[in-house]
Amino acid sequence: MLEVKQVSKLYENQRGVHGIDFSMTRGEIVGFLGPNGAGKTTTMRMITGYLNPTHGSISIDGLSMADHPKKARQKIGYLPETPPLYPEMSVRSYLQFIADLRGIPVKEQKHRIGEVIDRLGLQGRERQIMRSLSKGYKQRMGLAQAILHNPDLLILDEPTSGLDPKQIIEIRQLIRELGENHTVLLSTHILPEINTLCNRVLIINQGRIVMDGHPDRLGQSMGETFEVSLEVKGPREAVLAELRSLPQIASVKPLADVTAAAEPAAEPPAALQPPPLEHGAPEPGVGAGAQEPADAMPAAWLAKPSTVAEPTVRVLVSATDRADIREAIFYRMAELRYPILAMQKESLSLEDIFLKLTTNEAIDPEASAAGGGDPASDVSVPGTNAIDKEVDPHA
Ligand SMILES: Nc1ncnc2c1ncn2[C@@H]1O[C@H](COP(=O)(O)OP(=O)(O)OP(=O)(O)O)[C@@H](O)[C@H]1O
Repeated sequence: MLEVKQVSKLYENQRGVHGIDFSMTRGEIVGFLGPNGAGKTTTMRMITGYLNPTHGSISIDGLSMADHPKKARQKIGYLPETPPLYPEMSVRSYLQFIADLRGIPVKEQKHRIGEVIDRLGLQGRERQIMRSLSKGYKQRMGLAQAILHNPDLLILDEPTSGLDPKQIIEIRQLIRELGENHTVLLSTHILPEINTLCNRVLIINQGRIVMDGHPDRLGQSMGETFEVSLEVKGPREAVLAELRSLPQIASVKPLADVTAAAEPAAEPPAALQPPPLEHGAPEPGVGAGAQEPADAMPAAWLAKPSTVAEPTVRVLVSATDRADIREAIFYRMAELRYPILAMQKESLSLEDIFLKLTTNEAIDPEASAAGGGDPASDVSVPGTNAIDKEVDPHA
């Protein structure tokens, strides 16, 4: 759908972006994330044909933006950071104007405008002068002008910036719906927006793409290990020793102090008493029983609360080889009747990753690439490209 190949932009003597290289397939909603001045708007303006690259090429659905700008632009809808509205026009007359501008055949215009008005919830406001629209409705108008000619690709520059929380929710919902039949590239400063809307994120910093992948899998590509934080009720040293003895455990680090020993627990009601052990059966957690799989554990034991007052042990457990150790921990603690009160897989948040990638004074691509050592991951940490020295004649 979109191919951006080794695109650079040099403004006079100032670097805009360098060696931007990515593609998008139909149906993707891609978040474009970067700090101020990273190059998001520059990239988006080049994709939409408003700015010529100094180097590299852009094509939309196989159409080169340099060779066929008019046809290529027809395939794009663009919502700039500030929607291009004429405040004195009414909603309908503005859309009529855009329809003419976009070359929508006259006989189709009425139907198309009606569709867009419905889609963006503008019914009843057709005659309203745009100056009097709220910021959220102005943003809807911006989206309306972007989709009126039914483009395949939508480029949205900070579509929720400056909106109140209710408007943000509404515009996000609209973008989600538009994503059902459009390919969308949207820039944002709002990290949760990426998690709620996008199935892929591109992070740009200092004019270069420094990360490309699924929002949930970026941590892996940065060498993140598999870690689980745990709260277990049981004797501290025994819990630590048992966890350390499990396979594929790299480390078990006690977290903040354990809680003081609890008051002796009341005897459980008779209904929850463990069933009498059969003659010769091992005590729970003792001998061969401790090694047996979960289906060897009587269900009533698992349901029964501990009768022994024990402290709560809080630990951070790391796995070797990014193994998912949660089930092994669960079954072992259950066998020993050390109740797990909480178990949480720890991972780098998008915010952690963003800060790691964008707060360095200068990016060391080799170091980043070395961190991104997961060949199975669909996340990539692009390397650098030669910086163009040419000055753009179109700048
Ligand atoms: N017309 C211009 N002339 C000269 N330099 C420019 C021009 N437009 C942008 N730049 C520079 O190019 C770099 C990238 O700017 P750009 O606006 O693309 O970043 P951005 O990621 O969109 O930032 P923001 O989030 O603040 O909008 C910045 O260093 C900026 O100063």
